[in-house]
Amino acid sequence: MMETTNQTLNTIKPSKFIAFNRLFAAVYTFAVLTLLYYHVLKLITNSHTKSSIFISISMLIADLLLAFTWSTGQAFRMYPVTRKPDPEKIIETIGKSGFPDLDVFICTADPYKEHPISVVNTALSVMAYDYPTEKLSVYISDDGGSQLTLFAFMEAVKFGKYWLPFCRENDIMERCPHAFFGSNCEKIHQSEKIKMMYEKMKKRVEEAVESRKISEHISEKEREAFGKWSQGFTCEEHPSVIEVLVDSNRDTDIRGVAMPNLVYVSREKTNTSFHHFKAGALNTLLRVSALMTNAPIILTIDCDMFSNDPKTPYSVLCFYMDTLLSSKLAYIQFPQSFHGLNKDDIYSSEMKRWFHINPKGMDGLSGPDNMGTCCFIIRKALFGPPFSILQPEMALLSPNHVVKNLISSQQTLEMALYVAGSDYEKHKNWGFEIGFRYGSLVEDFFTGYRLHSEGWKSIFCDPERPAFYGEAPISLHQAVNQVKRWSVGLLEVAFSKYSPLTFGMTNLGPLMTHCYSYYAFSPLLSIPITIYAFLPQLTLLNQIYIFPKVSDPLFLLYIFLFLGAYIQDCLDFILEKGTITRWWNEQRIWLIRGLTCYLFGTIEYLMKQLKFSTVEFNVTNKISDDEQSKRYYEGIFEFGVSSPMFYPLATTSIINLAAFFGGFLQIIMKGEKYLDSAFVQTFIAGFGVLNCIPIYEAMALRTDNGRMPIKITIIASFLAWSLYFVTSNFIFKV
Ligand SMILES: O=c1ccn([C@@H]2O[C@H](COP(=O)(O)OP(=O)(O)O[C@H]3O[C@H](CO)[C@@H](O)[C@H](O)[C@H]3O)[C@@H](O)[C@H]2O)c(=O)[nH]1
Ligand SMILES: [Mn+2]
Repeated sequence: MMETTNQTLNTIKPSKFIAFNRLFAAVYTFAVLTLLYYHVLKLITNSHTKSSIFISISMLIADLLLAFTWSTGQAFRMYPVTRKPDPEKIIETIGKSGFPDLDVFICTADPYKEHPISVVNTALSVMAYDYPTEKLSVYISDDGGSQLTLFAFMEAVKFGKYWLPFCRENDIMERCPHAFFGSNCEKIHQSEKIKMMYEKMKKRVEEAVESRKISEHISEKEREAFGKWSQGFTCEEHPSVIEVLVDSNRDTDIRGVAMPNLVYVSREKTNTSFHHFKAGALNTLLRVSALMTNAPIILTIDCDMFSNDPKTPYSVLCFYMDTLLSSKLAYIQFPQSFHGLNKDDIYSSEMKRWFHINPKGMDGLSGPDNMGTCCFIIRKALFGPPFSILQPEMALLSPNHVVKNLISSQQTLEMALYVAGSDYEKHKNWGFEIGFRYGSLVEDFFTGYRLHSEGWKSIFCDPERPAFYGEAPISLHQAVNQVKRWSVGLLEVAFSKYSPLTFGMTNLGPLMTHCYSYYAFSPLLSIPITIYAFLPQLTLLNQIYIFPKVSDPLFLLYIFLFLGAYIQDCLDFILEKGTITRWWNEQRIWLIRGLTCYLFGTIEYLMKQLKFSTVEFNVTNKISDDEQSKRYYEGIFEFGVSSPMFYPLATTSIINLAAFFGGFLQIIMKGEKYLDSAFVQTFIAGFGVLNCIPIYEAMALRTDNGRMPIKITIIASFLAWSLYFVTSNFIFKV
């Protein structure tokens, strides 16, 4: 395939599988249509009893939704590309003096779920970027409004004065202290000394968090800053706090080199105004940074990630400086990569399809969706469409404004406090036409989608050495809780006035509409997965056969559809450096999500629509105990807590087991004729059983704290039995 080069700063290479993908999609579409035709025919001609109508309609709905997901998912396969920047060239082309300013936004929201020492590590890793320090600024948004976080940063600055020159002089790759000291670092000059300093800082921060009190040994100036935490200051209600911890015009490291700016921002919170979670926090930073530095490029990074390559901004500039791309370029997205996953990645936290495979598919169209973190956004893209930039209410906040005041001047600080006020956005465009968009718990996805709809493009950059690393949830409960929040957020987009099916269709090309629909409606997969997890099994137990016989030619259609989708999925995974075991775990987690977070996310979304409840951004807990970590590294599933989400999972595992053995026994007893009619259902139940092995272990074989709570096992057994009883006596008998 031909490679095209733009100013040699970057290359783009289409995938070798494009022709194959398209051909396969055409064949598979034909097969899907045949299946749907068969369902409709069966419903019209063969469904005479109430129970057969119920079964036929359920299967039709299930297969329609699967077909929808499959067909929208094909858009990612139509033109996948891989881009490669040439970071060395950027220095030759513009030199470091030509580098634009770079602002970094780091969000944190809760010092007890997001340990301040980790947030500090994130910040230090980017402050140590190989970038002209006077052009680099780091802004911390603390939605937890916590003294502990501010204290941690004060400590970090002192350590940073040693850490930054140490990294620079030794050309360290791992500039996140925690990652560096955890690696093989002894050979480097002075690393022992620096390590001791780091440990000391860490200890001070950890002691503060543990005792929920900051150390007595602080300077007068520091004490003054903490004075803002007066009586009545809570994380839900407090005035804005903004502290310029490092001003690069003033502060230097131990070698006398300027340090990057570091600004702590905790926006005002009141009970009377809605703060829009992370999107609101980012918009506050957007305004505060506009007053202080107003860099044209912004890196958004969550506090659970850190930089793994100090030269990442060079790659970004290879796209930003490319004149063929720059006029419509809204953001450059790097994948979220995770360290510390267990060998087989049991919860498929890697999210290979969402974070690595699909973005390449979108990159060949208008560009990847926004993942909220590891993303370099071009500031002006947040201010209206590419060729008609919207001016915000104050010229000072415009992306074109040139900053003249010093960042720690009184005037700047007063203005910054004002724009960080909780009422500031009232009757203004923020979150609607300007900035990160409100209205969805997945503000990243929604913002990216809106930018694409306005005509902006984005780029996916997935270098060999991951640019960022992050932490992934290490218990099943955390993992599904996170995706539950995403599910609510996605449905908020799917059924809003910005639905991809309506708004998207008119503003994006058909393929991009497919991609966004694939994500936005993905929680609805809970419907087919739930149907397939219960209906074939319950009917089998009642000796009702709902699939074609093995001797029927339609059986081959089922085989083709099942194997076709599964093998293609597996191939995608392997080609993206996956292993078979990890792929198997990914398909299992896909099924688990269908019965847990997709299902509960959909219910939660409906509850919110019906005004029975409101939805919250539940920050993922990033702290786990040692025992839990140990089990995780041994590859053992962690249940432990009695989450309502585990009920469907436990119930279906029991039903599948019963159905599989029921079917199997009957095949043995009744022989070939039975095999002919019951094979598909017995196979599905067997497939379910295979996927449920960790659940059986957790219910029956384990005694550790991570096992399935006994209460859930008992209630699920009862539920399974009731389902069988009700279906056999009432539903399938009519
Ligand atoms: O009111 C809030 C809630 C969250 N956050 C921050 O948002 C980030 C993401 O929260 P986390 O609990 O880690 O959620 P994840 O599900 O891991 O995050 C993914 O999903 C989010 C949308 O749901 C995106 O914003 C993230 O970028 C993306 O990594 C963290 O830095 C939080 O501190 C805030 O600043 N304010
Ligand atoms: Mn996170």
